[in-house]
Amino acid sequence: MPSSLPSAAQPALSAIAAGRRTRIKICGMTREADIDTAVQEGADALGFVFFEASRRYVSPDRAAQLRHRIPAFVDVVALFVNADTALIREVQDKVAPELLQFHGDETPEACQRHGQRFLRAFRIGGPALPDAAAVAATCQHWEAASAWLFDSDSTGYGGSGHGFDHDLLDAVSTLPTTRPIILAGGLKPDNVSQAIARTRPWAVDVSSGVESAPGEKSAASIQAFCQAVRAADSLAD
Ligand SMILES: O=C(O)c1ccccc1NCC(=O)[C@H](O)[C@H](O)COP(=O)(O)O
Repeated sequence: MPSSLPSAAQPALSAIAAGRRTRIKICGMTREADIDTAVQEGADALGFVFFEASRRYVSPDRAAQLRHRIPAFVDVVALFVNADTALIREVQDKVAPELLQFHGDETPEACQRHGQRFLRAFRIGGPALPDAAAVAATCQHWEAASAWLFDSDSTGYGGSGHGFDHDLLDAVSTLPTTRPIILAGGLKPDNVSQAIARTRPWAVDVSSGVESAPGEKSAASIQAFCQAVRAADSLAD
């Protein structure tokens, strides 16, 4: 039974544990062709980065255009880094994301005031969250999140292409209340299978590892990544 699921959900989801399917989020989408490829290869969620310092930044208007390429049952994730309420409201109005993702230093109260389900990203392995105990202690304040996204700690907040020591997640599953785990940070087609085997996450999240250049996804890499995730799931059955 996946230990990264909330205890209330575990009995309901244990029935699919045997046919586990690791969800896939591909972040930093900026082009129509990349969206088409990700949807075709079975991505479950696509992320738009509304952080102007990112090389994958898209404006709310551009994201609204791109969103029309995304069919039902593929979630749109709007990613923010310490954004003001006006930007978040504009994105909600123009893009209508299914999920918000907070990747900065936002407080639980700040994340909950937008009336939507949200992903809390934790940047771990750096001075702020250096060890497994610190990670677990921090997570305890975030039961309101729909999932916990664990990423490497980077000066640019995210999308670094760098990984982190997955042992740092070991204490999370021992918490009295957990949330589904999304594993991010430096994942690629040639390392995602091992990462899934080690951490058994609810989902994996990737940006750099499927790119030919920042913001420009590689169709071949997206296909290889999704196939590697499926192969990892079949090995776990
Ligand atoms: O993708 C970015 O450019 C980015 C910039 C600032 C904050 C977060 C950002 N991305 C968030 C994501 O969810 C990425 O997919 C995650 O950090 C993993 O990125 P990568 O290591 O490149 O796969």
